Amino acid sequence: MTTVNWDDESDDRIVAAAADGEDTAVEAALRPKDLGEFVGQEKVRQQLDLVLKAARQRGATADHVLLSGAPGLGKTTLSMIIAAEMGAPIRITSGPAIQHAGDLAAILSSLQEGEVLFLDEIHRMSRPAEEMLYMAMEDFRVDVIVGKGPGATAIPLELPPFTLVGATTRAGLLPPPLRDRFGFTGHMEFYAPEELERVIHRSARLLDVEIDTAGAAEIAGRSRGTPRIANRLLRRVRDYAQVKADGVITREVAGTALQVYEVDARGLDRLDRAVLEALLKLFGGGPVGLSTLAVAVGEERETVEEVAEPFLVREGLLARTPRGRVATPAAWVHLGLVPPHQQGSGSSGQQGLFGA
Ligand SMILES: Nc1ncnc2c1ncn2[C@@H]1O[C@H](COP(=O)(O)OP(=O)(O)OP(=O)(O)O)[C@@H](O)[C@H]1O
Ligand SMILES: [Mg+2]
Repeated sequence: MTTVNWDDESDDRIVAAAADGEDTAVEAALRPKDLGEFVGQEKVRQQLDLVLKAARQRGATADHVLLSGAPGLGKTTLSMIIAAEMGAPIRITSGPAIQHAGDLAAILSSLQEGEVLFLDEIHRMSRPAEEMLYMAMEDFRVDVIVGKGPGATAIPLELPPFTLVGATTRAGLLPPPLRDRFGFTGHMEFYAPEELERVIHRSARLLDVEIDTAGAAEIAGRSRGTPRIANRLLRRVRDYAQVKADGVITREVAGTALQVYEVDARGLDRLDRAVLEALLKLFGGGPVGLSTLAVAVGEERETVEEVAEPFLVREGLLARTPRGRVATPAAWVHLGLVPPHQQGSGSSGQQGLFGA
C-alpha cells in the first residue's frame, strides 16, 4: 500500500479547502470586488450591507466586524469588500505575524482615519497583543510601554477611528472579551450547490472559459460547499477540456476530468474513499476504532481524523460514536455496496433500495 503524505493538505489534495500556491496567485483575479458580486451568504451579506450603509450615512467609521467560517468560504474576500464599500484603504496582517504587543502598536499607530485593519487568523495572536487590541478596539487608544522593569512607563497614544475586521476559522477559540468587542459577527456557511454554480459561471467568464449549465452543476456538486475548491476544480477541468476536448466544459467533460483527478460525484477524493471503503469492506460498516481504521488505510491516525473524517461526517457518511467509527446507510449507497445484514436476506428488493 502506498502511503501518501497528507500532512500539508494544501500541497496534495485537489479538494483541500486551504489555499495552495496556485490559488493564491489566481484568487486575486477571481475575487468579487463588491457586495453585489459576492455570491450567496445572504444573511451575512444583508446584515453587513446594513452595517456599512448606516455607517456611511452617518459619515462614521464602520463598527468592528468578525468573520468566522471554514477555509475558502470568502472571509478575506469579504474583508476587502468591506474596505471597498467604505471607500477606505485596507491594511492586511495576521495573528501569527503579531507576536509582540509592540508589533501591533506599530501597526495601530500608523493607521489612517477610517482605515480597515484586516487581522486574519485572529485566534492565533499572542496574549499581550490581544490585550492591547481590546483597548484599541474599544477606546481607540493604546498604551505604549517605554523602558523596562520598574522604570517602565506607559505612554497613552490616541488612535484614529478604524474598523477592525477579524477573520477566524475557529471562532470558539476566541476569548469572550475579544469576541464581545466586535459590533458585528458574520458566520460564513458552506455554499449550496446552486450558489457554487454561480461562482463557477462567474469565474469561467473571468478566465474566459466556455462552460454550460450542466457542466457548472457537475463541478459545483463536487466542490464540498467551498468556492475556493470550486474555482480550483474549474481550473483543472478547463485544462482537461483544452487538451482532451474542444475547450468547452459540458457535464461529460467535467465528469470525466474530475474522474481523472479522482474527485467523485460527492466531492470525495482518494483518501476519503479509502477510509470509507475500509470501514465498509473490512469492518462491515463498524463500529471500529480510529487506530484500527488508520492502519487499514495505511495512514496516520491524525490524517484520518483531521483530513478525511470532517468532510465524511459533514456529508453524513460517517459517524463518530463512543464505540468507534460507524458508516451511515448513505455511505453504503454512495459506494454502491450492500450492508451485511441485508445480504441474502431473501428480499431481492433490498438490492434495489441500496443499489448505485
Ligand atoms: N461569495 C463568493 N462569491 C464568489 N467567489 C467567492 C466567494 N467566496 C469566496 N470566493 C472565492 O473563493 C476564493 C477563496 O476565498 P477567500 O480567500 O476569501 O477565503 P477565506 O475564507 O479567506 O479562506 P482562508 O480561511 O483560507 O483564509 C477567492 O478567490 C474567491 O474568488
Ligand atoms: Mg483568507
